[in-house]
Amino acid sequence: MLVNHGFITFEGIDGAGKSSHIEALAQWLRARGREVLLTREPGGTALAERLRELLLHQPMDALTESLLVFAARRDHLRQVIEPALARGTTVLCDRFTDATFAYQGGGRGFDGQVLVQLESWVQQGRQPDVTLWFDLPPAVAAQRRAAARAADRFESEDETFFTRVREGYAARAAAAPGRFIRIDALQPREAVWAQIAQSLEERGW
Ligand SMILES: Nc1ncnc2c1ncn2[C@@H]1O[C@H](COP(=O)(O)OP(=O)(O)O)[C@@H](O)[C@H]1O
Ligand SMILES: Cc1cn([C@H]2C[C@H](O)[C@@H](COP(=O)(O)OP(=O)(O)O)O2)c(=O)[nH]c1=O
Repeated sequence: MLVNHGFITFEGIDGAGKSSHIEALAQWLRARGREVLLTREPGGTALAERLRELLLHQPMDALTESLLVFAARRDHLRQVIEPALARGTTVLCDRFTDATFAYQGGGRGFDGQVLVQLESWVQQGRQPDVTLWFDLPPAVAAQRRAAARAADRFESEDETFFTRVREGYAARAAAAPGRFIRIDALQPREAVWAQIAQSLEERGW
């Protein structure tokens, strides 16, 4: 049997359908006897949730955005993610560093080399074991969002922004093909879930 560590991240442009599947995956893993922790970024600690509020609502430049998401991530890793992984708990995180490369790097056009430096300082080598990338065209995601909720500072961006974010995810996926699972998020919900479960089963989860 394959031995898996336990850090799974969910990624994709806003409205791709991540949030609709995180709880289902938690239940599926618990039914297989795992302890599971659900968390999110930016967020997951009291400090990081305060930084999230600023990030989602306060105007700022791309460097400030990048510093704040990594500050939130540092606190989250030290207080929540690393201790949980050390106890053998599986951590499901709604977004992680691929979002920074996609949104700040791709969307905002911020310097990827600086992001690589910040990633290395903050994470000390920690990477997700599996990343589920919910991929679909930005126009479809925008329709889903419009039907579902009011837009925050990122969700108010136009289609060209989300096209760059999507390209940012595609570049990260191409650079780490063993870690990424591309989910075809255009499919109906049941088919999306079936693809998630099948992909993880194939990898021995
Ligand atoms: N496969 C799907 N087909 C159609 N609509 C979907 C699908 N998955 C999710 N949705 C709907 O799209 C909207 C955005 O989904 P959500 O899970 O909040 O996306 P995200 O967390 O990626 O931003 C919600 O209204 C959700 O019910
Ligand atoms: C983690 C992270 C998120 N973000 C953005 C992407 C999202 O638009 C926003 C919040 O993510 P998310 O929790 O997915 O939003 P929602 O609760 O509305 O589904 O933060 C970044 O720009 N950089 C990052 O590093």
